[in-house]
Amino acid sequence: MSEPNAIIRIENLEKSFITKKNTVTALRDINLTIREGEIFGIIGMSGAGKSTLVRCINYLERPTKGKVFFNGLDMSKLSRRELEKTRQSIGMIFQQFNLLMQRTTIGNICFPLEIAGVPKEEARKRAYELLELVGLKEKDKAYPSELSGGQKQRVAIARALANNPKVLLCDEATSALDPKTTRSILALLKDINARMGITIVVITHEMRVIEEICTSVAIIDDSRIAETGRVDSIFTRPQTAAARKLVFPDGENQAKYIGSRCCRIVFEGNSSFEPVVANMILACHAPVNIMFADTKDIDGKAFGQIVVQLPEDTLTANKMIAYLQEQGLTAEEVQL
Ligand SMILES: Nc1ncnc2c1ncn2[C@@H]1O[C@H](COP(=O)(O)OP(=O)(O)OP(=O)(O)O)[C@@H](O)[C@H]1O
Repeated sequence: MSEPNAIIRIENLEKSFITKKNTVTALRDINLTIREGEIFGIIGMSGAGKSTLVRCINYLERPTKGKVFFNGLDMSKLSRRELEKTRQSIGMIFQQFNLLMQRTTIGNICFPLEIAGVPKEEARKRAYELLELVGLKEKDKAYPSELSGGQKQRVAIARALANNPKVLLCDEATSALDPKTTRSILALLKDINARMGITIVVITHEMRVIEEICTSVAIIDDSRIAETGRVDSIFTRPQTAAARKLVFPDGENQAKYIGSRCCRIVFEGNSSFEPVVANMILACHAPVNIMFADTKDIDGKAFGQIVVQLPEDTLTANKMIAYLQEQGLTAEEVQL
């Protein structure tokens, strides 16, 4: 099967800001490909450059160097009018929702349609369809001040979808929401992606958001892309310090086990944790200590890792590693 087309391609992008005091380089040598229909995550700590990257994707910021291609079009070559048209294909939602407080729910969703010149009745009809899609039909006449955070974000999603965008950019869209509301908004985004085929770009500082809905992820660290790939492989085999910090946020707690001969076992959705460890103990006739365990659900599959302290006896320890590898698991000796 051929790979889907690249809807967003970023080549050698750099963005610097000239301030009164100095020049701040917010992004350096960024190369990224986001494919049509995927849910792509961009994760990084505060100040890493995420928001600047999003603003470069829709050309609210012009890159200092490098290029952004949207659906094959070089954004730097577009006239102002063409750029405005292209931006209609890129919806956006924000942490603070950015709704118009003087307009009702329906008024907010109609707003981008009015700007695009859609006749009033047609705009209202489309707005009601979108309101139904986000599950808020009964709140059509409510003002933003009468809505909860989750409801406001649903209205913002409906508004962002009004002009049938190809891509939806979500900049920390769940950061102001509690965990339960976050899950429901992420489920809605996943549903929109599946039903409408819209490419979704999720910008966040939270790994759990990435795990919950993204297929691919780029880790941005100190203005650069540290690592990029499928979420499951980055989660199971992080290559860089930046990725490890996000995947093992409690890394420092493991330090006390330094010096033990330990083995890291990775679960990749094809085996479950308990029978594997129990069977290994039975097969090798020796107990192990579980030093660290972390299992997660990524895209409906169980993923996780455990770190066990192996027996002192070298032969038994080697036998255990061999046993795990025979089961098709990634099992490697680690220094904690
Ligand atoms: N307009 C600007 N002028 C000067 N510096 C800027 C400007 N916008 C961003 N920066 C700087 O660029 C760097 C990256 O900022 P950016 O907002 O993109 O990070 P972020 O990862 O989105 O952070 P956060 O999660 O805290 O919002 C920071 O050092 C920031 O101070």
